[in-house]
Amino acid sequence: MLIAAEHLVVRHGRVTVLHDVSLRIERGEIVTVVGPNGSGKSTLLRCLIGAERPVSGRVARAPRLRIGYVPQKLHIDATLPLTARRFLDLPRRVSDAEAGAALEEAGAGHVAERPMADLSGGQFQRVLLAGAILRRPDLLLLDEPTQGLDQPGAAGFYRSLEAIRARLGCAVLMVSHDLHVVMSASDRVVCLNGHVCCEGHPSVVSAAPAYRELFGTGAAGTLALYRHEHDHADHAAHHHPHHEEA
Ligand SMILES: Nc1ncnc2c1ncn2[C@@H]1O[C@H](COP(=O)(O)OP(=O)(O)OP(=O)(O)O)[C@@H](O)[C@H]1O
Repeated sequence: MLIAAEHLVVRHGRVTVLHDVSLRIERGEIVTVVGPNGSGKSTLLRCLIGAERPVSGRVARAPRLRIGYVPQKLHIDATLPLTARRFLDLPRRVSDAEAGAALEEAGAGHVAERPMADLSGGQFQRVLLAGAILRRPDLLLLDEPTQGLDQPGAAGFYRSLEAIRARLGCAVLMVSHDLHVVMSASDRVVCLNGHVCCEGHPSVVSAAPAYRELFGTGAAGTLALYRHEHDHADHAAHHHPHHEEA
C-alpha cells in the first residue's frame, strides 16, 4: 500500500463534503476519481497531500512516500518573465539535462523557453507534470490534468502518463471529467459523490447503477468506447467477454 484514506469525514463550514470516504492506492496502479462538480474530488486529493484535515478518519502513508502533486489551478503572475525551464527550478534547481528530460517525457519539450504565462492550458498542465516527475514520485496526484484538452489531447496526455508510470514505477491517482478516455486509461475507477458510490475496474463501474444515475446516458457511450479501444489491442480482444451484454 502506498497511501490510504480511512473513513475520512471532511467539512467545509457546516457542509459535510466527504462522508466516510476510504480509498487505498497500491504501487504502480492508475486510479481515476470521477464524480459530479462539487462531489469532493479535489478535497480528497488535498487530504491525501495533507493540505486539508479531516474532522475524523485518517490518511496512512507508506514510509518515505514521495508524492508529485499537480493542482487543478496554479496562479502565475503574468508579469513574471518565468519560462517553463525556469519554472522547473522551483523549489529546487535542476540541471538542464534533468529539466529537458522531464519536459520531453511530459510532452512539453518544445515549450521549454516559452513564458509560463503564454502557454495554453494543455501545455501548462504538461509543464506542471514535468515538475512533478522531477521529484521522482512514488505517487503522482493529478487534479483534472486534462481539463480544457480535446479528446485526442487527453488521450495523448494519458499515453504520456502510462510511459511515466512504466519508467518510474509510480502509481497515479487523478481526478478527471473525461469519462470517455479515462475508462480505457485506468486500472480502477472510483466514483465519488460525497461518498464512494462505486469503484472497481472501469467496465464494472460504468455498468453500475449508481454510476449510470450520476452520468446518465454518457455511461453507455463510455462503455462502448472502452470496448472499442480494447478490441483493437492485440492481447485484449477477448479480455472481457461479459462486456458484450452490457
Ligand atoms: N475552502 C473551501 N471553503 C468552503 N467550501 C469549500 C472549500 N473548498 C471547497 N469547498 C466546497 O466543498 C465542496 C467540494 O469541493 P471540491 O472542490 O472538493 O469538489 P470537486 O469534486 O473537486 O468539484 P469540481 O469537479 O467542480 O472541481 C464544494 O461544495 C465546494 O464548494
